[in-house]
Amino acid sequence: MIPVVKSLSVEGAVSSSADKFLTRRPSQEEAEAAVRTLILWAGDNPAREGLAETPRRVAKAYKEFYKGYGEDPHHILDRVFEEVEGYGDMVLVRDIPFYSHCEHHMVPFVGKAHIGYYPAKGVVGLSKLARIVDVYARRLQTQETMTAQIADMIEEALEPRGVAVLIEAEHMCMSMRGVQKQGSSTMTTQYRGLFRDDPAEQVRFFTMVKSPGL
Ligand SMILES: Nc1nc2c(ncn2[C@@H]2O[C@H](COP(=O)(O)OP(=O)(O)OP(=O)(O)O)[C@@H](O)[C@H]2O)c(=O)[nH]1
Ligand SMILES: [Zn+2]
Repeated sequence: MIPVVKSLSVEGAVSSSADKFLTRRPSQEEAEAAVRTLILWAGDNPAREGLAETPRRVAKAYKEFYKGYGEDPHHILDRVFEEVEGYGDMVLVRDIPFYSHCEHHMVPFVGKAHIGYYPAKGVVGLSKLARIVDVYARRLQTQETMTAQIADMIEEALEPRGVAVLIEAEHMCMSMRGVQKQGSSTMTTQYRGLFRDDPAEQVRFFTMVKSPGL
């Protein structure tokens, strides 16, 4: 089980897990001042007309980029539908788009997540799987961590017979800077339960993910 990410809520309350590194959430003014410092660092004048409002906009954008710290994935998955006429085959939601930021450079990585599970005690609303992806995507982490966190959360909340998560993404830190390899993609997988135990189930999952769409 991946440890819970240290977090602070978007609303301003500092969560208990954040206590170790933060006693007070920075104010809006402090966040804007930090953006002004970075503009100076980049080599521009934060006082010029075009940049004057930028620190406010950046702080606002950060609330959106990192709103996952203020969301509880347990709450999203707390509603299970049990009346499914005994449906027990794989449920697969594929091609869930996401935008995230790598924890190393705070630069976007963008891609798609695919989630499959074999229900045991019931199913969840399909949109909730996409919401789970967003909770973790809108935090700072690696793609591997995000993949494992999604699988862990679904396993914990639904206790399914198996969970499979596949994420494919392009990392801007590899394309727009650094090694500058545009178009390379990274695939990460996590298999739990019968997906982990039976390679044929992994093949079935992958075949369904990559089969022609609608
Ligand atoms: N495993 C993993 N690595 C990542 C992820 N996102 C970014 N990275 C890598 O994190 C590494 C950080 O390496 P460092 O050598 O500390 O940083 P750097 O000097 O900026 O590295 P370069 O990107 O090679 O210029 C780089 O190799 C990135 O490609 C991710 O989600 N998972
Ligand atoms: Zn990066």
